[in-house]
Amino acid sequence: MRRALALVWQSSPAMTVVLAALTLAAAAVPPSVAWAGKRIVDAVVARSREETLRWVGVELVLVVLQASLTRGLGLVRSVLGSRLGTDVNVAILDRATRLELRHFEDPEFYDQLSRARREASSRPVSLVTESFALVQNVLTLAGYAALLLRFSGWVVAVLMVATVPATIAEMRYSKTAFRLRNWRSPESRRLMYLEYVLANDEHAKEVKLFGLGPLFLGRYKELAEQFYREDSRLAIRRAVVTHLLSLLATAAFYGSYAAMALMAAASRLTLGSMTMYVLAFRSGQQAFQSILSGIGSIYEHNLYMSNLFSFLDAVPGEGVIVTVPKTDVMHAVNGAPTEQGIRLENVSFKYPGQEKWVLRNVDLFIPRGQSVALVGQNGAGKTTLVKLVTRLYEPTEGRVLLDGKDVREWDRDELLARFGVVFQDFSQYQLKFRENVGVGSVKHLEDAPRIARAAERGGADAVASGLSAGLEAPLGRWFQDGVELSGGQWQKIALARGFMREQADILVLDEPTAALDAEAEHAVFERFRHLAEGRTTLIISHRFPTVRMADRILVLENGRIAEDGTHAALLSEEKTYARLYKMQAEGYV
Ligand SMILES: Nc1ncnc2c1ncn2[C@@H]1O[C@H](COP(=O)(O)OP(=O)(O)OP(=O)(O)O)[C@@H](O)[C@H]1O
Repeated sequence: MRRALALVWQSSPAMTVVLAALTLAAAAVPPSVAWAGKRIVDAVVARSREETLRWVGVELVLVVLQASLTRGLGLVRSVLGSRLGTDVNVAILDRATRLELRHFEDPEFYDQLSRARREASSRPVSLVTESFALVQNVLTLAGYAALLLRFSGWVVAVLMVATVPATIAEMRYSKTAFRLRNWRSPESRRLMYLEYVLANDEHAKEVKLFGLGPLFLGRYKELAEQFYREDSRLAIRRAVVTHLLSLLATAAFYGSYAAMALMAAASRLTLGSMTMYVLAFRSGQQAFQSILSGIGSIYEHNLYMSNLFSFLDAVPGEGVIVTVPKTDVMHAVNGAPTEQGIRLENVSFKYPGQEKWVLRNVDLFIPRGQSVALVGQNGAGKTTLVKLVTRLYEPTEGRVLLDGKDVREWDRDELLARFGVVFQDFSQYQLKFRENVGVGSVKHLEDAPRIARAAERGGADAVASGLSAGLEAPLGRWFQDGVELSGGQWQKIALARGFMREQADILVLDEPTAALDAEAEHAVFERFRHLAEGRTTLIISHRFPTVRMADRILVLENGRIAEDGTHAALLSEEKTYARLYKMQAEGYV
């Protein structure tokens, strides 16, 4: 609760103060209206024209004031609400950008992220406005109680006690609803996924051609129906129980009403006082009910906020998580790094939560400037090796060094500046052509000559000149006037993106040419060869004309490096490489 208030305060101290001031003012008005009402009735009974008019005037002023305060409160709440909603969303997305890749692949963590995001914009705001409303109701109730105490302390006690059972029930149901939603967050994610597949351009082609609509829609309906059943069952139980319990409060009201009316009938109470007490009791009871249900919702909001806070706490605030043992750090500080290149030292790796070793005891040194091709069957671990070298993942055992220093000790930005990487599953951003290339080096997003150079190197310049808006063309179909490109054209853009990092001395291409036609592939490699001079290159490819150009070829098999040598050397060894090469060569003939 304190953290939620701190969030609000940080969002806008000024609006928080205004909200508090308006709340206090608004709390004092209703009991004053009740008091004015009493004075009117008493004046009418006393047949005093002047008094009556005066008190009607007072009540009018109070009512106008109340309306203005209520309007002002609503305004501040909604403006503060949007401010806070934005701030919290930004905080969550900011953390998301600092997450490690493994977080996105960990379902439990992903659930936490989805839960935090789902409630992010509404809960903190509701929490705070309800807290203020709570304070307002407490003050209003205190005003009514002060009026009622003049009648009887017992009435005040009855007013409060009769509302308690319904509220306790309400709170218990809030907790059940919260638990229900938390428990089923994996299923909620599945539901969101099905929605995404059915309503997204990315999958539209396959969904249509394979006729997947009814299948996925059926699964969606099944899950949604299950949610509906659970929700409605809970809603009905909640409504029935709280309604029955709230009848207690109604009974208490009419009991007190009868007592007051009887006293007025016996002339022990003026008509004005009776009106005031009845109004005070009824409104006080409403205020009390609001207080209790307010506590219920604040409690519920807090439960949801705990999701948000546990997500915010789980993600490192700044920089990266360094998990290097102390001794290694010492070694790095004392021993000056001498070697230049990438070294894998007895590296073994399995993905978090998985049993299977993807890489096992890999020892490898790639000296600076060498061009290396990685070959292996699908799933052999080639991309995984790249992920380890670029520190997207850390080895389960062993270590990866760049220029003699453990990659975990490198400053992340410095490390990443050394690499130009193009993955096979590169991203297609719904941005302008120019930006799609420029994001390869964000610093140079506005550097037109550099973008033009990169586009030319990746072969994307010809794609751009084929579009009427050229480099300014918006790509993708999400937004207006967007142009959709072919797979190969997108791949050229991805390559160009990799070439944006002109200062990078290690180029990694993970099947960068799979979607290119033969001529384009040849052109890319000619340029690549020229560019790669003096740089370390790591190419993953299933195409042997590409592979054979490398200085050194590594064959990955069963998580180990099975063969290591030049094209000629591996051919003469007559093992896997030679076999695969011949197979492809025959295919080409
Ligand atoms: N994020 C992941 N979580 C769990 N397992 C994964 C993950 N990514 C890959 N794997 C597994 O690790 C193994 C190696 O995958 P990797 O992508 O490194 O293979 P690859 O050699 O690049 O294959 P391809 O030639 O098909 O691209 C595979 O068996 C795959 O199932």
